[in-house]
Amino acid sequence: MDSILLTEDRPGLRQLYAEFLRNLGYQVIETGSVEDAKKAIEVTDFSLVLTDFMLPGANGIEFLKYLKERDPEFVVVIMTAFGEVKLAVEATRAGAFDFLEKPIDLDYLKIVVERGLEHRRLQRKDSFHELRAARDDHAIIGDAPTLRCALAMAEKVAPSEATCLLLGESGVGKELFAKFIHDHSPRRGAEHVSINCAAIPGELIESELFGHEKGAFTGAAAKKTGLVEMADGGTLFLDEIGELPIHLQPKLLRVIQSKDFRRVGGSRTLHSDIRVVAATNRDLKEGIREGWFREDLYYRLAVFPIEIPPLRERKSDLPCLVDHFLKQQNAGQSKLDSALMKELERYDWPGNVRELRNVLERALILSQGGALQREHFPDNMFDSAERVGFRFSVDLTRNFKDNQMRLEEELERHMIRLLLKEESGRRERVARRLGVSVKTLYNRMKTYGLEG
Ligand SMILES: Nc1ncnc2c1ncn2[C@@H]1O[C@H](COP(=O)(O)OP(=O)(O)OP(=O)(O)O)[C@@H](O)[C@H]1O
Repeated sequence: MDSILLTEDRPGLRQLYAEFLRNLGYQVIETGSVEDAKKAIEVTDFSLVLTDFMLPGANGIEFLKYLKERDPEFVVVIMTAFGEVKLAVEATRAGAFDFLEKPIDLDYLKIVVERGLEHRRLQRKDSFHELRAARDDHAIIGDAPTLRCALAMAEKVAPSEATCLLLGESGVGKELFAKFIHDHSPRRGAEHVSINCAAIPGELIESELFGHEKGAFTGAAAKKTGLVEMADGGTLFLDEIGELPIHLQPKLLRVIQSKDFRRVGGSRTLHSDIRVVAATNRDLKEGIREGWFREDLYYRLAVFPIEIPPLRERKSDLPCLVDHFLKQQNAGQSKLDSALMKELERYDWPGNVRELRNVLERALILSQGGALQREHFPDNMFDSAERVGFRFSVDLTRNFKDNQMRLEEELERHMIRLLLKEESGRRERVARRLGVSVKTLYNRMKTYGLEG
């Protein structure tokens, strides 16, 4: 619910506006002076400030400047006495969103408040545009019964408020499912915000999620709105939830349960109405036993688990997925001949649908618009390399040092691929076997194109 701070020193008028706004469904905090208003913003996060110009303690412009310095995103509407046009111009210059002339027409007040709140939402959206899903095609392709079953579950749970946990190997489409759930929920008009807990260093994740106040730590030069706040009214998708540091898990549980949270370095309790969808390819129950995942959070997240099957268990979906990705790359006319398709079906796809998409993208580049051939796909997909060893694409007779590097990289890449396959994509197990952290593994996978 949006909360509005109303500052007006005349009690009768204040009450009239407050009642009117409450009847429209807003939460309204009333104050009669700038001093009280300043106290109120210490404890509540307002979506809009509606303030009289002539106030005891300070005038409206001074108050407006104070608010804007504190947070440039404050949406402030100033009420002026009839005929104070000059003041209105000054107020607009100082960053007021709009002004209202007294006596205030309540219908007009309603419109200005609605516009102000919409402006705030758009403003926030803009500053987070890079976080919005880059894809515009969210279709979930596939007819395999196991995939259809997962999709039917997602369809059932989407309209509810239930927290869901998407389970499956890397690249099976967990993020796509999360978007599907959001798009089929009553929250679809608001933001779907994603965060990959494995991709952000542990020390930054708290401020990424919950935001921070100015000066909360060295380098926090300005206030930062966190993803939890940004997803207000919408869905927060937490990918690789198993990587969320244990000390942050109670904070996440709190925001799921009571919708309350605090910014890093902040003393105010803020409120954000989010629905959480989480995903993991780690065994969270094992996490509970081993002490890296909290049991209470697990049970809260696993209210509705959905298992998305790996591609190797639904190879019947390969032709339609190939078709889909070729069309997506504007290469709808390119087709794979049946022999090549059979070869693709023999492969195990440890990186799942993501690997398929990447391999096709690469093949299209190499084929330069011509027919797709076997030679356009990575060698190791077709030979028995996975079982009996692998070939190096390095000429060892030239530039020894350079080649030594490449050899090491090839070895490492191959090792990661094999282990991912052996461990059915469970990264924490692969990381453990390699003796590196999951984050390091994740970075290497990215470097070697094993991750989209
Ligand atoms: N059934 C599907 N139909 C169409 N595209 C798909 C399908 N499944 C996955 N994809 C595509 O494959 C890529 C990887 O999917 P996604 O990011 O959803 O996987 P993920 O399970 O979340 O992976 P990770 O655990 O590594 O984050 C994306 O480009 C996604 O659009």
